[in-house]
Amino acid sequence: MIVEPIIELRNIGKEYEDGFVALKDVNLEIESGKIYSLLGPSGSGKTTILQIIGGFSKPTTGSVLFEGKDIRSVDASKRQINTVFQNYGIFPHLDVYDNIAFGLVVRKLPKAEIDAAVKDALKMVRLEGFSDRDPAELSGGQRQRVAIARAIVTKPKVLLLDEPLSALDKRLRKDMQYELRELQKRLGITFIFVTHDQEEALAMSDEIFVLNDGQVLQSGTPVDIYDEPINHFVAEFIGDSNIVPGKMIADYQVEFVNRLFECADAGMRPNERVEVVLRPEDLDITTVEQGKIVVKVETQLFLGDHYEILGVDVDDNEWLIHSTNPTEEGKEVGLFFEPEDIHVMRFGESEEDFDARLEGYEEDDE
Ligand SMILES: Nc1ncnc2c1ncn2[C@@H]1O[C@H](COP(=O)(O)OP(=O)(O)OP(=O)(O)O)[C@@H](O)[C@H]1O
Repeated sequence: MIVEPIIELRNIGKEYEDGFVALKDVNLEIESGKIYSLLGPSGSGKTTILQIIGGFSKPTTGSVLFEGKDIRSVDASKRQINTVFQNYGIFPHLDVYDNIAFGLVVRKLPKAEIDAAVKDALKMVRLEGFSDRDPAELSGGQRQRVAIARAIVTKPKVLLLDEPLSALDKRLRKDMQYELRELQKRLGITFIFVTHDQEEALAMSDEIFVLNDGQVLQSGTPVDIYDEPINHFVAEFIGDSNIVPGKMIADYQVEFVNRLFECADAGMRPNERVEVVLRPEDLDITTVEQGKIVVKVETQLFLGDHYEILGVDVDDNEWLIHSTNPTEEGKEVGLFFEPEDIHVMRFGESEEDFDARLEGYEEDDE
């Protein structure tokens, strides 16, 4: 079944007045009813994309489609898209009720209708009983919920959230991640949120767009992006990783650290230079004899639920290992991993070519 996207950005470019190019040929499709995140380092263009979708900034090139229609000339207030801003934008002189009712009062809706909608929104964000509070009397998490209630009260089809959890402490952030996911499911509307926190993007999203330098480098489910990063930047930005240079000898055979390994990757030129990724949690510590790579343990940190171990091989490559069992600093140990734990990346491969190649050899398997 082909699902029509609710929002589509086609070939979006954005050049600011001072000549700075913030977005270069951004293409993305958003389906109805899912949570998406725009993930990337500071300055990568996340907020610019959100502003273009929300109608607060015009793209220099390309088109913005909402349910198939170009909305570039539609005013922000007329779009069925609302934004929860980073600073929440709550009016300090209005109580919770009036803050949430604001958008409906402006639209001059009947009082009874406003009342019902505000009560409904308060219930959705679990703030029943908070109507009369002043914003100053709310915690950070409650203030954020007021901002969300105000954004959903007009029943938009899409909610844009700019770093919605960045002002909260770590504990509350985790709670709110669960809450936001639940809320999105209850409402059934599309959420697009901006974050530079990769853990948050992995935990919350149905799909992630990874951005760098005004471009979408990769899009996909959290699992796809974690397991199959397209390039060095994505592999490093999402999760911890060991990345070493290698050579693809033939399909399913890769050479790195001067040894030949069986792997699960194919579709490259023989002897092509590649980069090899091994995630720290996929490396098991074993004896020197049984290890595929031998390292000397340099440091070991206990992080509560695992040990973070740094080992160095004979060629001076550093290997980060996550292990539930401790080892000893200074000791030589073996590292064991399975062929499918190895992920091979080509230099400069486009997302289309990467997807096509992956599909090619996944079909081979069947
Ligand atoms: N009005 C403007 N004029 C010129 N350059 C701008 C303007 N607004 C943003 N930029 C630049 O565009 C780039 C992208 O900015 P944007 O705010 O979209 O990034 P971001 O990924 O959201 O970053 P952050 O995580 O720091 O908020 C940045 O280099 C920024 O300095």
